[in-house]
Parts: sequence; structure tokens; C-alpha cells
Amino acid sequence: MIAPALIFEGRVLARGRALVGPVRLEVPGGRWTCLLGPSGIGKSTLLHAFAGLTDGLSIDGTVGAGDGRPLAGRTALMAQADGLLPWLTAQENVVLGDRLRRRRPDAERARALLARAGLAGLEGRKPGALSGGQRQRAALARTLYEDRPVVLLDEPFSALDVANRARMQDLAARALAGRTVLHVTHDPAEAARLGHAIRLLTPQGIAAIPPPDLPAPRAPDHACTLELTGRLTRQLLEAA
Ligand SMILES: Nc1ncnc2c1ncn2[C@@H]1O[C@H](COP(=O)(O)OP(=O)(O)OP(=O)(O)O)[C@@H](O)[C@H]1O
Repeated sequence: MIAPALIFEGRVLARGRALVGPVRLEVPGGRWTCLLGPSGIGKSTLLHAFAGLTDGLSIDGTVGAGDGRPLAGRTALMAQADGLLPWLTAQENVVLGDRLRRRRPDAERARALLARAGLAGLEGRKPGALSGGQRQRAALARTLYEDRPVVLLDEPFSALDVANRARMQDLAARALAGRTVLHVTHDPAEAARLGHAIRLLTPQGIAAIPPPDLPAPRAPDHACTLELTGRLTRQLLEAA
């Protein structure tokens, strides 16, 4: 599986007004990149641009893969809202992509992913009977089930308690090793744990923040992780 780099250069416009940019964002292939920045700066809009979700928007510039091939069919997006269909069970939601593509779902793989997401025994529940954190974990299982080389994550762990958050971060880091991951997060500690690369989007443009020379996922209480968390927090406060 080739995990391409991602490149966005230019602006995203809504009715002629720039929502993002001009900016150049390069996301290295086969690595996990965290994108931080103040609320409303355009992080989700950039993620959606890579996913091809630009209804009502126009792109003045280029968005695509470093290998020059189309991104369509190579990306999985986990959006901020869980997007689970309320009339389907957790299990049916995980395999929804296969259903839509008229492919035979792999029920065993879906069940195993739900179990790894801590949802064993809840496969038959509909989203309305799951907690917010359980729904978010089902949405993560669905994203991993898609098995794409490019994975776009928008605040994927935001509804989770500390222990589940660390577990799901570890699960995603393992499952997505070698893929191109672009992960939008508000949490500097999460970026310090997970990022092979870290980018900060501010009105001044994009800054690259070098992560520590430690393999990810890093221990949340490692001195390097804590030091980087502090540095990122300071930069976010200064950007606000
Ligand atoms: N379809 C749209 N039409 C018009 N404006 C939009 C549209 N989508 C987003 N915006 C605006 O574009 C800007 C960027 O929004 P976006 O959701 O990308 O920000 P964000 O950095 O992800 O914010 P947050 O951290 O709060 O999720 C915001 O000002 C938002 O109001």
C-alpha cells in the first residue's frame, strides 16, 4: 500500500471570501501529522478539501497527493460529528462503506475492530443506545475498517475519558502505522504523543514544530512529551 504525501497550496473560498489561506500545507507520506490551531482558522476545511468534500466551496490553488494520482478512493475521513446512521447497529455502521460499495462486509474484522475499540458486546446496539464516547469509538472502528492509505481524523478522541483516550490513541497509532494520517486536534498533549510531524495553523500561516526524537506514540508523562505539550500550549496561547 503506497501512502502518498498530501499537498494543499492556495485558498479555500466560500462565495469569493477566503475561509483558509493563502497557505501551503505539506503532509509527509506514511507518517502521522497533527494539525493544531485556533478555532475557526480552517483546520476542518483543509481536511475536507483532502477528502474531496468541498460542496459550496471553491479551491483557488491545488489540493492532492504528492504522487500526482487522484486522492478519490484512497482516503478515509473521520469527521467531527460521528456520522453514525441512527437506524443501523454499531456493527452495521462499521461495515457501511462496504454496503454502499455493494461489497460483502467482513463481519469478523468489524467485530474484532469493535472489540479493540472496547465495544465487545455492544455490536448490536444502535447509536442512540451508546454514550458519546462509545459512539466516537464506533466511528473510529468504522474509519479503521475502511483500510485506506490516507486517513483524515477530525478531533477523533475528543469525547473520550483520559484512559480511553490513551487506549484509542495507541490503537489508532498501531493500526495506522505506515499510512498517511492528518489529524486535526485541539489538544497539545495529544499532538505531543502522536505526531511524527506537527503543524500549527495561525493567521500568519503554517509553522512546523519539530517533535522529540522519540518513537510515537510517546508516553504521556515522558519529560519530552510534557515539554512539547508546554511549548505547543504557549504557541497556541500566543496565536489566539
Ligand atoms: N461551508 C461553509 N460556508 C461558509 N463558511 C464556512 C463553511 N465551512 C466553514 N466555514 C467557516 O470557515 C472557517 C473555518 O472553519 P473550520 O471548521 O475549517 O475551522 P476549524 O479550524 O476546524 O475550527 P474548529 O477548531 O472550531 O473546529 C470558519 O470561520 C467557519 O465559520
